[in-house]
Amino acid sequence: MATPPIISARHLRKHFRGPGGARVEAVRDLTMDIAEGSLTAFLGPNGAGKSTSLRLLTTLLEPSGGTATVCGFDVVTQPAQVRARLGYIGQKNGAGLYQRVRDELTSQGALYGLGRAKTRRRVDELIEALDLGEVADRKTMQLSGGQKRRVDIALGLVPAPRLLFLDEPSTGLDPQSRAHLWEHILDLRRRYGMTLLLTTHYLDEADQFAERVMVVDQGRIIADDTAPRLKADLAGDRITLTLAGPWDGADAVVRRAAARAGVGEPEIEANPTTEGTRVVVRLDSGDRVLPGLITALHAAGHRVLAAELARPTLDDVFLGLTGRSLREEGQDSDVPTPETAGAIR
Ligand SMILES: Nc1ncnc2c1ncn2[C@@H]1O[C@H](COP(=O)(O)OP(=O)(O)OP(=O)(O)O)[C@@H](O)[C@H]1O
Repeated sequence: MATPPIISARHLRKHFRGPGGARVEAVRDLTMDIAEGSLTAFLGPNGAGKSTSLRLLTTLLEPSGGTATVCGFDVVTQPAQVRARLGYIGQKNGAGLYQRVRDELTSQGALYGLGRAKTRRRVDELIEALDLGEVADRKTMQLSGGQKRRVDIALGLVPAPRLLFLDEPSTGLDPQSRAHLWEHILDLRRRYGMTLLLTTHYLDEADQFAERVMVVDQGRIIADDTAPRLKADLAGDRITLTLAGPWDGADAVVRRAAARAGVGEPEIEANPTTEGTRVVVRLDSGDRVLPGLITALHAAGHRVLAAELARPTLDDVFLGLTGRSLREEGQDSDVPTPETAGAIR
C-alpha cells in the first residue's frame, strides 16, 4: 500500500482584515499532498501567501475554511499532536539574544521534555551537524546572520521532527552564507531523512534544491511540478537570431528545421532592426534545432550574424503564468540571469 502523504490540505483558506477593514485573501484554495521525505519549495513574490500557508499547516494560524492533516493529525482539532511532530523555523530570528548557543539549544530540549542525557546528545549532534562548534559558547547576539540562522535551524531540530518547515531560511544572507546554509540543509536531510517544506523567493534556490516547486501567487498555487518540467511545459527555449537582411518569409525555414528535429510548432516573432532583422523563436529543445536551423537559413540565402539559445528559468515560468516577472517584484539582485548556451558569433 502506498505511504500516505505527510501533509494533506484540501481547500485551505485564510483571510485577514487589512488596513481600513478591507478583506485580504492571503490563502485562497490550498489543496496539496506532500510525500514523506520530499523537499518542496513554495516560490512566489512578497505577499503571495507563502508564510500564511506555512502558519496554517503548523497550527500557528487557524484556517478560515478548508481542512488539513499533518502527520495524520487534523490541524484544527488536534493541534498539539501536529506540533509535537514538526519543527518550524519562522522568518524572524527566534534565538534569544543573551543566551549562549549551547544553553539555548539545551533549554529547547527541556521545553520538549527530552530529558538531560538525550538533550545533551542531541545538542552535541546538532552543533556538529550545523558546524556551530566554534560559536557554541558565544551569545547569539554576537553571531553573524548566517550563524544565527543555523542556530534557528538547530533549535527547530532539537525535538528530532519528521517534518521541518522553513520560512525563507536564507533571506538577507550574503550569497556565500546562503550556499553554506544550503549545504547544511541538504546534509541534515541526508542524515535524518526529514521531509522539508520551505518558502523562498530566490528562484535559483527553488530551481536547484527543491524536488517539487509550488509557484504561489495571490494566495493560490498556480503551478506545481518539478522545476525541469515547469520550465519545459510552461516556458520552453528561446532562440534569438540576428540576420543581416530582411526576414522575407523565412518562417517556413524555421518550421521545417523544427519539424526535422522532431520538435513541436515554434512561435516566431521577427522585427526589423537597423542591422537587418531580429528574430525570436520560442520552441522546445532549441539545442537540437539550432544547428540545422542555421544551416537551413544559410542555404535559403539568409546571413545569420548571431544566434543565441536561452534555456528558460523559473522566472520565465512565472512570467508565462502571470505576465509579471518575479525579479521585478522587489526580488534580490543576486538571482542569476537566464542561462544562455550555444551563442554563435
Ligand atoms: N496578520 C495579518 N493581518 C493582516 N494581513 C496579513 C497578516 N498576515 C499576512 N497578511 C497579508 O496576507 C497576504 C499574504 O502574506 P504572507 O506573509 O503569507 O505572504 P508571503 O508570500 O509569505 O510574503 P513574504 O515573501 O513577503 O513573506 C499579504 O497581503 C499580507 O499583507
